[in-house]
Amino acid sequence: MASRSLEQLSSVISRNATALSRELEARNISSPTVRDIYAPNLSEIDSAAATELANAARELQALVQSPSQQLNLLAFAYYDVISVGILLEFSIPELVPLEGAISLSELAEKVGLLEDKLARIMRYAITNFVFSEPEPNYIAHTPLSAALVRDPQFATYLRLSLVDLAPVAVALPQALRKWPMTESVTECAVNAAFDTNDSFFEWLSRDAARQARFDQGMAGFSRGDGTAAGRSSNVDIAAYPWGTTLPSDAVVVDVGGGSGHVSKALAEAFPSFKITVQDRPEVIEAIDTPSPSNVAYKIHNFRDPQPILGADVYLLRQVIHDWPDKEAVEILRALIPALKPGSRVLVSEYVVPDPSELSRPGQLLEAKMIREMDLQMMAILNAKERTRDEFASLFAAADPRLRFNAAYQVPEDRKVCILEAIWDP
Ligand SMILES: C[S@@+](CC[C@H](N)C(=O)[O-])C[C@H]1O[C@@H](n2cnc3c(N)ncnc32)[C@H](O)[C@@H]1O
Repeated sequence: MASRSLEQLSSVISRNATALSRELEARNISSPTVRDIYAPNLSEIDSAAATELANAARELQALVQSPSQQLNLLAFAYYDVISVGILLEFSIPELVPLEGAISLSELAEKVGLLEDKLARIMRYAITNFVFSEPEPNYIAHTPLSAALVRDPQFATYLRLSLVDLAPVAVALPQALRKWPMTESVTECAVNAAFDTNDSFFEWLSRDAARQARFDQGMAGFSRGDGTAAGRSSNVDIAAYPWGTTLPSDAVVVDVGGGSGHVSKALAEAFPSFKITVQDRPEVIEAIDTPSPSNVAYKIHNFRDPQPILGADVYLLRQVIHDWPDKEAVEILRALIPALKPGSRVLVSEYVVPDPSELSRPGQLLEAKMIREMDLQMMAILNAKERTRDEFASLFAAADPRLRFNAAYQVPEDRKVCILEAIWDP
């Protein structure tokens, strides 16, 4: 893990803050504060400097606070989660005007909560820069709270994580105690949290609103407009050489494609591709938004043999990470009867870098994000995020003729990796 001295950190901060200010000056943009809801995204102005600054600031905090101060902050971090979860549960971001401020009493009336409780929750969220109190008892937006209004799909993804899945994370110690040596998809934190024998996707579909939040949330997580912090589907389009590797009328199957948001982006970029999105009945039957004419939707359980024979591409995006190795290999194997020589299996996932790479100075927040996602997978399905070698082993275990060919990444978002295996009988 990174370890720099006070002097080293202060020089990193000073150097990068100066670079960022100069870039703002050059573009004639005034320097924003954490309250300015029309602030430019500093990561877009100078991504390298912004990343260095954020990592150094985090490390500086760890250096200057005592262990007990830091551990106390960690011990209550679930209120970071819960406070924003409550804001979303009660649609509070939409009730606060983007311009100006609203009194706590008026907000409490609109929300339907006791003013005293609402004020305490808001004031906690404010400590995380979510809303501000520009004058006593008045609430105004900050960039973080405004993002919850401006990007409703992203807010849906956050609500799923902060409200629906928060009890799952909290139940992980209990699940590990109950089932210490298991990789079963029905012996994980979801089962401990909700006392159910359902696996995660079965549990999701027991409640149509929760299922809808998941499907919209996956789309929100993948939005390409730069407001969400997830995995933009535009980057998937940019990362793989779709246009040069495949025929112009390529047949693409988006296996476990959810509500089809990635396929829609692919169909718009390549209008002569013929794309089919496959998913569970609960997902496919709920799709009610228009799609490009070259996208079709079909119910298919990806544990069953693949019914679309001889496609050019079978895309599995954020599917394999949901499953332990045994099930992941079975999902890949179910494709094999359909493959023609040269068919490509594209697995689009986070790829966990080597621990030595993640422990370099300046990588702390990226390491944290990947590790968070990894623990989330452990909690919901005893699944995991994998290294490149682990993906290669899955392809080999599915069938040695499924030859791992290459991994594609784009510099703009190192989190997106498309692993390509080619059927080479
Ligand atoms: C994490 S989501 C990924 C969705 C989409 N590919 C994306 O990248 O946003 C996993 C998807 O797998 C689907 N899924 C889970 N079990 C399935 C099954 N047995 N057959 C088909 N799809 C399944 C889920 O419904 C969900 O849409």
